[in-house]
Formats: sequence, structure tokens, C-alpha cells
Amino acid sequence: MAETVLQMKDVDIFQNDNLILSNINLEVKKGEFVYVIGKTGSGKSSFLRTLYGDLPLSKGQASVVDYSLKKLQEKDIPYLRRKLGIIFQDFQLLPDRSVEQNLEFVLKATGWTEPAKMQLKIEEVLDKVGMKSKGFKFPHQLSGGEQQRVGIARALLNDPELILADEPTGNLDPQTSVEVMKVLQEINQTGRTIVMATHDYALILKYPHKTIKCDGNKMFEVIQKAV
Ligand SMILES: Nc1ncnc2c1ncn2[C@@H]1O[C@H](COP(=O)(O)OP(=O)(O)OP(=O)(O)O)[C@@H](O)[C@H]1O
Repeated sequence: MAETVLQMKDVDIFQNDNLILSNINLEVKKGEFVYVIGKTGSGKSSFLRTLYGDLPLSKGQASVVDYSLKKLQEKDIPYLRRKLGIIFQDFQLLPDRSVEQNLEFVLKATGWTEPAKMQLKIEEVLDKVGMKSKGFKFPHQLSGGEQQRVGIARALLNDPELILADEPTGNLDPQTSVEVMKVLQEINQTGRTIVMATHDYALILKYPHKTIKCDGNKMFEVIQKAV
């Protein structure tokens, strides 16, 4: 039986004192690709932020890659994040350094020390996203789609058990979105688990996967209609 990567039982998510999502019960198994959909403000980002320890869990039980979010302490957060790959809508690359230096920065910050091993890892992840020849470029020299490929490469650096993507195609045109989505599909096909918040219904129809909707403070699975 596939192992569980994420589990929530009776979880409530708050922003300050406001209840954003209540009574969440869900399980994601290794290798799944799961969409989280819902209107602006419905709680998608709050949900993902809870998973990477950016919003504290105040009610319910949740485990993410073997960490209990209820018991999570400040000192545990960097270790939790090493097991996660996080991809943002706005890429969040450091503008003052090249692609390779962006990746090296993350490796060093997560405990890597040997230059040869770092170089190999950087080449490996850039190759996975089709950016091997562009490691010397600076973020402003790349298109949005290329920047997001680097964002995905960065998320892969520490062989994450779970990839969390918050609107990864939100700043991209439809064609580039499909190209970035293809990269995420390939990564999923190699066995990695991905939870992706999105507004992009065209992508969901093109690449159908389990879909969980945030609506009216609830999260529930929706069955996609065949096209
Ligand atoms: N830092 C914050 N402090 C207080 N309330 C917040 C904060 N961030 C978000 N909220 C509120 O929490 C609710 C959920 O926001 P969230 O960003 O999770 O939604 P979302 O579904 O990701 O929206 P979008 O699609 O626009 O990114 C919204 O009502 C928002 O106003």
C-alpha cells in the first residue's frame, strides 16, 4: 500500500482570528498529483502555508512527510522544509545572482558543503527542467516560463518527498503554462507527490487529477466532468 505523505484530521485553519477552512479531512498518498482549487480568498494559499509551517496549526491533527504539524516547533521548520519542495506563483528567484548561484545558495543554506556534489546536483535539476544550458543567466534575462522552470529546479534540489506549488502558472500565458505543467507532470511520473493550488481550469481539464475544492470554509473532493 502506498505510504501517506499528507494527512489531516478535523483541521481548522485560521488567519489571525478568522476561520478560513474548517474540519478538513484528507489524505494524500505517495505519487499522487492533487489540485487545490477555489475562488480568490477561498483559502488555497492558507492551506499550503499550513503544510509548510508558515501558518501554525491550531486545531486538529495533521502530518506532513512524517512531521506532526501540531507538535511542530520553530526549530523543526527548516527540517520540515528540506523534505518539501515549494514553488511560488512569482518564482521568488534572487535577482542579484545567476541561476546556478540561486541554486547553490539554497544548497548551502540546507547544509551542502562539497562543491563537486553541489555542481552535479545543480546540473541534474536544471537538466530535469530543460534549463541546463542557461545556468549562467540572471533571472531578468529569462522569460517567465524559464524563471518558473528554475523555480521548479530549486524545489527539486533536496529530493523532496512532497512538492507544494502555489499557483505555479498564475503569472504565465496559456501556452507557457502548459509547458511548465508538462515539467510538473514528468516530475510526478517519476514518483513524486505534488499538491498544486490553481485557478487554471484549462490545465485541470487537460491534465486531470484528483481535485479538492475550497469553498464556503470547507475543503472537499470534486469529481471532474469528462470533456
Ligand atoms: N496575512 C493575513 N492576515 C489575515 N487574513 C489573511 C491573511 N492572508 C490571507 N488572509 C485572508 O484569508 C483568506 C484566504 O486567503 P488565501 O490567500 O488563503 O486565499 P487563496 O484561495 O489562496 O486566494 P488567491 O487565489 O487570491 O491566492 C482571505 O479571506 C484573506 O483575506
